[in-house]
Amino acid sequence: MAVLKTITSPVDLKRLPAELLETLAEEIRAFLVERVSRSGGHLGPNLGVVELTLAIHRVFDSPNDTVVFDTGHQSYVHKLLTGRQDFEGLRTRGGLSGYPSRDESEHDVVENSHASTSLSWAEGIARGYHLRGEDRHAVAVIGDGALTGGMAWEALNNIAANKNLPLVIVVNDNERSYSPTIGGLADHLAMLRTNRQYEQVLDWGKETLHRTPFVGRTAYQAFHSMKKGAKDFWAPQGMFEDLGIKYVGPVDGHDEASVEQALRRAKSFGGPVLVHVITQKGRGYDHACNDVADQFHTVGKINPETGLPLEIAGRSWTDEFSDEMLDLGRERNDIVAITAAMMMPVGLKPFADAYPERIIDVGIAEQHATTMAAGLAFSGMHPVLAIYATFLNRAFDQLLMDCAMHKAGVTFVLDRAGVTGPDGASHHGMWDMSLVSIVPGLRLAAPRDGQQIRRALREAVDVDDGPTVIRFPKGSVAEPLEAIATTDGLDVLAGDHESDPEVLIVSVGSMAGTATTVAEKLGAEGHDALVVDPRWVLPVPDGVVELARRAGRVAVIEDNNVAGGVGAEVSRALEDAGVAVPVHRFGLPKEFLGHASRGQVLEAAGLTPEPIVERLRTQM
Ligand SMILES: Cc1ncc(C[n+]2csc(CCOP(=O)(O)OP(=O)(O)O)c2C)c(N)n1
Ligand SMILES: CC(=O)[C@@H](O)[C@H](O)COP(=O)(O)O
Ligand SMILES: [Mg+2]
Repeated sequence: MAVLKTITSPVDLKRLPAELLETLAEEIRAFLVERVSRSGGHLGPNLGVVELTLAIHRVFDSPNDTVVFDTGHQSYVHKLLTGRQDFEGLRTRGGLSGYPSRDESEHDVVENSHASTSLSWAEGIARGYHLRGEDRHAVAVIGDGALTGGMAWEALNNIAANKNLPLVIVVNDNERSYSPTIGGLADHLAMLRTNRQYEQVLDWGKETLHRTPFVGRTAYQAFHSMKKGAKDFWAPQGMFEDLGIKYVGPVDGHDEASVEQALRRAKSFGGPVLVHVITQKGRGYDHACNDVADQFHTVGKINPETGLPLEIAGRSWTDEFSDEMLDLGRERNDIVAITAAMMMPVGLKPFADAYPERIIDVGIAEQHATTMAAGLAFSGMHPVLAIYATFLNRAFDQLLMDCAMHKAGVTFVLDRAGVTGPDGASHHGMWDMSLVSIVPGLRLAAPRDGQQIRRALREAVDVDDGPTVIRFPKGSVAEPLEAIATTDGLDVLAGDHESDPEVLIVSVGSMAGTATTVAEKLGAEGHDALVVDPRWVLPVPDGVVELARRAGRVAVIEDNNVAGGVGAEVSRALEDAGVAVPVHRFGLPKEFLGHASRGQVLEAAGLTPEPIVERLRTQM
């Protein structure tokens, strides 16, 4: 790593002789494989942007120029070049974030890991620089996957109308999101890519004619004017130019000099330019390139020699959903599955293999997915839209106004709900129950184990007069937790529901283990606790209100934002019913919670048995 060690900032990189860039790229790839194999992370995406990131930091002057990475998972190389080469604690508490972080560096601006936002960020930044008369560029690096997101097209529409924006859009086209990127855009990018041969023919023509004395120049002028005409004839101009945005490319994204040349052309253009860069996800590491599933989009800890995982994960919450979805697909041909470019991570691959005509991958387009699902429901199908909980945020209006207001029988399956951990603040699925709690007619289930996922999914797809939501966390599924009784449709997990409890504990989803442990600890101190799991937690079941009437106090334990979550809804329901008992809400704080392990985040939030018991003890 002799060369990499000399790079402490983009200034060092600019000073580096061009002949050392290839060595530097090799060292960066070796570093990424060695370090990310140990920590886990986005290995494939970062291996694909080595030369691209080198070129960006040699052409532009960060932080005077602003570089924005879309989704941000491909910013490891950027971090290496901007003074952060200690990757030991990557994505762990106290270590580097796996995304850009303003706390880490002045070179980082957008920390948000939600895709398709970079062009909007960059346009705003560029407009500001232009209005302030500052000679600064905004550079957005957006993947072909992120480019399928609606926000990106809203931004392109605006950018195209602003001819003097100091803005360079770099499309990092590796033909993949996780799986191959879908849709008309992907086809269009493929058409542009095939032009590469076309461009190479023309470049040959230019060089040859330039070397031809006298007639060469005239011939070249004729050739060049033909090129424009021919290009339109042979290869229709890309839609970007038709939209009004200068298009440069396609460029070999692993030829650092070519990328630099293209970026310099774009920088000097004086208006918005889109540079189309062709890269390979996982470049330089065969195990990644050959990984059919997602080219090592995200890896856990792996053996760098073999590329094989070092940790074998147990059965996950996702597996429970995936298996039941497959069974349902067999039993009901009205069930349609929808994914937003995450077929495998959300567990829909088996369903897709079995029922290819009933799986829809919309790309990174959760808003479209949600309203399209309302359309599917209207046409007589029952759509099951599986996305990560945090990404539902983006489709809230579509959920509210297209699904709920039209009483559409759509089932949302929210994976990665609650605390995810290493992906940090914009990935924790801690907003969904606060958001959906205000949606009229919506029903939400929070299963406590695999059996409850299966049960809730079957119940959900039988609801055709409004949206249903099922949410569960990341990782290994909880051990089965059987109810010891049921009362008023509520599962009793601990205590005697026929007596009047000192404290009624309402357990939400995967917090069941914590809730029953709290009850045990309270019981050992002589406090009588009753633990119930409503299963369908929103709207708040009447049974909870009736039990609260007989309780001394109520505690609600949930892995959701405590603001607006189930606890808040229980408080509101008791108030509406005139039940005046104290309600103690245990949830995640209304904060952006940084990256750490799931256990560490829950502990820091006080969502473990001891602090809950402690707080209740002081109240009783
Ligand atoms: C709104 C949103 N939906 C889904 C995701 C999950 N996600 C993270 S990266 C990714 C694929 C991105 O593909 P691309 O933009 O082409 O970047 P690449 O990984 O190929 O470099 C997806 C779907 C996300 N981060 N944000
Ligand atoms: C960047 C992004 O949104 C995804 O790649 C995410 O990091 C994957 O998370 P999981 O590892 O939980 O599937
Ligand atoms: Mg891609």
